[in-house]
Amino acid sequence: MDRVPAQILIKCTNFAALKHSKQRRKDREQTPYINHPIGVAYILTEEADITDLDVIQAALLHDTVEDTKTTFKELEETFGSAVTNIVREVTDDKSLPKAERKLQQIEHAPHSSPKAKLVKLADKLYNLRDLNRCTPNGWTENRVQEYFQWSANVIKGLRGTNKKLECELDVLLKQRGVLEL
Ligand SMILES: Nc1nc2c(ncn2[C@@H]2O[C@H](COP(=O)(O)OP(=O)(O)O)[C@@H](OP(=O)(O)OP(=O)(O)O)[C@H]2O)c(=O)[nH]1
Ligand SMILES: [Mn+2]
Repeated sequence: MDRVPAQILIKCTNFAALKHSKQRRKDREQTPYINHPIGVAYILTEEADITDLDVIQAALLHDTVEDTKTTFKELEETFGSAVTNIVREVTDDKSLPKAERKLQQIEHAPHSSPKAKLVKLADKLYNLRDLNRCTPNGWTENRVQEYFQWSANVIKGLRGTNKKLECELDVLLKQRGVLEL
């Protein structure tokens, strides 16, 4: 039987909520982690006017493999290959050292599909806004500034995808005096 968008999206939201249920954000209030994937999807629908269901599903699921025990096989079986391939594109290889992972994001960004670029742009926008809202536990001001600088270098490779998201990111980068290298 054909499923309507409301069913498809609630299935993703519920899956992500269960997978992230024990995780919290790194802020002082220990915000539930699920606020982040839902917020990334919300940026796409409310700010970027995205209606593509694969993109919205991928946004809801985008940190499940990277940050929980979820496997790509599980995503494939539950949500199909179109959604899974977007999540695959935005998932860091956690077996690599952190510096290498961060460098790979900069290198991979320009070669990503337009759908993956949308999720990546919204992810960065959410995280940069979150850094302005509250400094994560244990982060120095210098680490925050470095995250902005690194993000700018990733965003450079994502441009030409969505005007609204890129303008919102530009405002934040400008406030921090960050330039794209
Ligand atoms: N700003 C902010 N970020 C938080 C918070 N709690 C958790 N995060 C997550 O931390 C990641 C950024 O922290 P890092 O130390 O640079 O990366 P790491 O978790 O991969 O080691 C982001 O992961 P990500 O979404 O996978 O994105 P990214 O790794 O591509 O940046 C972000 O979602 C918080 O309170 N504020
Ligand atoms: Mn994320």
